[in-house]
Amino acid sequence: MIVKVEHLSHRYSKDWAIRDINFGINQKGVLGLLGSNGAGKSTTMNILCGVLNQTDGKVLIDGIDLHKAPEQAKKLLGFLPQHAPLHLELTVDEYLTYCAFIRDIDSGKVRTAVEEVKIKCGIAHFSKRLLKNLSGGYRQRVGIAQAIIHQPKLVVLDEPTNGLDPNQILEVRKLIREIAEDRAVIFSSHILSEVQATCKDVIMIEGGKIVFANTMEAFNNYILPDSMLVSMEQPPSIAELMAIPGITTVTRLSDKSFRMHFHPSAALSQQVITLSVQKGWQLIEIMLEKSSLDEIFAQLSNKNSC
Ligand SMILES: Nc1ncnc2c1ncn2[C@@H]1O[C@H](COP(=O)(O)OP(=O)(O)OP(=O)(O)O)[C@@H](O)[C@H]1O
Repeated sequence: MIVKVEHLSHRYSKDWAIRDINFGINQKGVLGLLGSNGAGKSTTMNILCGVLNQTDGKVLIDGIDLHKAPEQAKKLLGFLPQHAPLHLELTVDEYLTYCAFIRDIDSGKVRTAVEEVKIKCGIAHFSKRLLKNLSGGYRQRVGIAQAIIHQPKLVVLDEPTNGLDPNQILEVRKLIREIAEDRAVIFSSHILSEVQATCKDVIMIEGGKIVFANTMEAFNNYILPDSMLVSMEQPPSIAELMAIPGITTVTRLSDKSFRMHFHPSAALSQQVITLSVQKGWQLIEIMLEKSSLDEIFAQLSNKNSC
């Protein structure tokens, strides 16, 4: 693990913004921090980057306590805040050279570091371009370049694709996956599809607490369809529908239509279609439903407060 977060809590004034957060970050790969507005993502990330001092708990980066040895720990991380700290009147070369000096790179190695990071981030052809004349997607690439110019072991990205157009989003996602091949990347988002597209692992935070922490695969299994809308010309009784193994509840919506909840691991739609043919229910329509992100947050929050 490159990062260990232990019993992290923070309150700005009276109320706790985050409470007893615990997680680890693997040496490589992308970890998504998913949560709705006000969930505590920025508070967690700001503490993780040493921008904010926590009220309680600790952050260890490669075993170094961020609170006790901030300079040493911060050398190991790069940060792209939600609003990239770009100086728009500088060229790409001037800006990255400035960042390299701020990051304490030996003066003899600055030029190489700038050239390498430009190639990595696909911005070498814009070396002499003023930042203010770059598109949003390329500005974001420069933002990522400044976060990795000193080759940190951990990169923290706050909503890195926010405000980009669909093509730029795809390109920035690809770049994030590439830079995570040899280091750890954590990024926050309130958009489920964003995290699903980019991350191997996911942490969901709600009301300042972690409500889910596992692989993206486990999360996707968690949100498999768990109900279906079924309309039939000759429907059976509710008791007969309830007798189908795997069905947990049946709600009548009209004479001919029902919502049937089932255990997500049971692939029931095919079974309902087959039974309908065998028993002459005359199926008109069948539609699978997935929980919305809000429902997932609510389910997970309840589950964890029990
Ligand atoms: N500077 C501050 N002073 C007081 N309360 C704050 C401050 N910053 C955040 N909070 C509160 O702490 C809680 C967590 O906020 P935080 O910004 O960490 O959430 P978030 O998940 O990043 O949300 P968003 O996506 O809207 O930025 C919220 O209730 C918020 O109102």
